Amino acid sequence: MAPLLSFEQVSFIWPCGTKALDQCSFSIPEPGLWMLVGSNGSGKSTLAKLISGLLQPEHGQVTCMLKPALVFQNPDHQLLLPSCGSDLLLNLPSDIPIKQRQQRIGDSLEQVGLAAMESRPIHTLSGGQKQRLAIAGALASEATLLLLDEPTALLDPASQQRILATVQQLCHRSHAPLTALWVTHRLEELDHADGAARMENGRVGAWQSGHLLRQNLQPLAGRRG
Ligand SMILES: Nc1ncnc2c1ncn2[C@@H]1O[C@H](COP(=O)(O)OP(=O)(O)OP(=O)(O)O)[C@@H](O)[C@H]1O
Repeated sequence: MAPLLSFEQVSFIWPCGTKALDQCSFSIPEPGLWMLVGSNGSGKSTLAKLISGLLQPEHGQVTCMLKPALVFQNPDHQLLLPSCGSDLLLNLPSDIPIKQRQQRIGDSLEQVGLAAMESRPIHTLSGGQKQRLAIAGALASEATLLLLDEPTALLDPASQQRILATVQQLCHRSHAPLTALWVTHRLEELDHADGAARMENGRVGAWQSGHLLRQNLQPLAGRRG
């Protein structure tokens, strides 16, 4: 079966001349929670922008069979309207009949543990709730690929666990499981991945068990810290 997402020899150079991706090849074969870890500047965010279509590769081929949605490190950068419901309304595809809109918004909130919070002002949400609302926005938009760029970097451990559990549940549900590509610097998160890879110098390494990758990287992180 064709992979859901594939990069073939993809290179990308920023206008300033920095080569962010260098003949990068990898693929995601099936739905699940896939994690990428790598040092600052290794190209993770550039890769996410190429998948989402915000950037086009200089060379090589990006093939994506899924509908992507980005979830940023700081949800304040993507929640635009005053209430949870109005923000999700902005994410709905324009062809959804008016009668189904409230239902879709309610379903999206429920799937991230924010049921019945349509009228809650966004400024009253915790950081973790805001991040789950950003994920609800992706669901409302009918995205099938979540591109999560360090989604827990600003959260406390309890909120971090809640986001991990929410995304895992969405990726493992029996009907229409989602695919998530989760960028992290928090090595302990790798234990929750279905597959994990290291990004170095603009290239993605082979998928391996997240637990194993964490064990391999832990000594390096200790040495740096
Ligand atoms: N908008 C930009 N303009 C110019 N260079 C950029 C831009 N964004 C990223 N770069 C450069 O591209 C390289 C890869 O950056 P990128 O942000 O993709 O790495 P990253 O792995 O996501 O890093 P981090 O872990 O710090 O977020 C870096 O050298 C960076 O300075």
